[in-house]
Amino acid sequence: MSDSILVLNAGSSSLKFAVYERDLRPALKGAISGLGHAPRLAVRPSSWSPREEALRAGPMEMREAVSTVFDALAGEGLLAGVCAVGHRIVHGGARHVAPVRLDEEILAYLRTLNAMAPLHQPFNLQIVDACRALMPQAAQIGCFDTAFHASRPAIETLYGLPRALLDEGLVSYGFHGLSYGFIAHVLRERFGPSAGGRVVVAHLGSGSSLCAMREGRSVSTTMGFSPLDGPIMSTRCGAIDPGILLHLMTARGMSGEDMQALLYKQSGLLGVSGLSGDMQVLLASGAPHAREALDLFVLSVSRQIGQLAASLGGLDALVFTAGIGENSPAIRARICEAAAWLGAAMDDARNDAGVEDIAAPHSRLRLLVIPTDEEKAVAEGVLAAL
Ligand SMILES: Nc1ncnc2c1ncn2[C@@H]1O[C@H](COP(=O)(O)OP(=O)(O)O)[C@@H](O)[C@H]1O
Ligand SMILES: CC(=O)OP(=O)(O)O
Ligand SMILES: [Mg+2]
Repeated sequence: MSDSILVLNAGSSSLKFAVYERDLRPALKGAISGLGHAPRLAVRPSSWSPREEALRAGPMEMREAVSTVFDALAGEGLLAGVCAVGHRIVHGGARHVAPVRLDEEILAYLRTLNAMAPLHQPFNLQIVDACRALMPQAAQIGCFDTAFHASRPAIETLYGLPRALLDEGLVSYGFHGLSYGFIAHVLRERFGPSAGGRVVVAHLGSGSSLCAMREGRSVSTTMGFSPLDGPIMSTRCGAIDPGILLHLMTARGMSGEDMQALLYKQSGLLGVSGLSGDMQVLLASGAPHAREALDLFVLSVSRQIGQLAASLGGLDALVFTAGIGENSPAIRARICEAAAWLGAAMDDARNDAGVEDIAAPHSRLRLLVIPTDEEKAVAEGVLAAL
């Protein structure tokens, strides 16, 4: 296959990849998931049977995941024909709100954002470097998680900080925008230009965020300056009182490096449960702290739904997506139950059946499960940039 597009999407717990023909027909999709504890490789080629294998029992570094994926693709003869590589890059900063061909100057700017998304940005850029070395003939295109949120009203991006800091870029950027852009596209296909009206999309994965959309455009979102804000996540704390940070710095003398590790890697579901940041592990465990972590996850997502509904002045639909949103009927049921005050009424049988529309006939809200496809969104960005 020649003239194909390779897409690489390094998330906080996974490396997802896809190869597309120039007309965006997928030739192969795959992922290494569970990087933090039990990595598994799943590959779904279009023309032969899908396969899945456990790679090992312990954690896997992103660097090793990348070479495992390159080996798998080379083994299928899929690397030679790649004319462009599309990269999910989580932070585009103030400069990048559209897909762009990555050159030295742009990469140098993107590296300045590493500390604002330490679980993602350095790895996203490491992968760009690896691809440039391995496929010097291919164009490298960056597609940004932050871009979709550039349409928000300016007031939604502000924090209550001194103007000088806001002017320096200490504002909300928002993330998971490639996923939200894909979901907005599906909503337009289903409901026309209204895209379902006032919609909250809950992207619940290893990183979790929610986005309020009006007519398919971002109005408000729960991640902000960094991908730490919002509901509790796999290993990230979500929204916390900033007084806690002051306490850790002043009373405990904690270093910046230790605080970064605490907030990004040791908190969230992992921190509260003391067991795991993986939703499937927690759902299977009956341990009291695991149950409390799940309760806090549901509560923190539910609170954010209320906050986003306020930004929209009401709500017409709630959409679930990403690893947890797409695959856990139990978590969806609990979140819908908590959103009853907004008019949500779920149909249990439909929720368990894995269909798109999971609302009961009398539900005032549309309740939908829509699988996201960040790789497709990146591939479209590649075509736009080429
Ligand atoms: N069947 C399932 N039930 C509950 N949670 C699931 C299921 N499948 C995957 N998940 C959870 O989804 C999360 C990973 O989501 P994903 O969107 O793939 O992450 P990321 O892109 O951030 O690496 C993990 O917490 C995993 O346990
Ligand atoms: C931005 C972010 O948290 O991404 P992911 O959920 O893929 O880790
Ligand atoms: Mg992800």
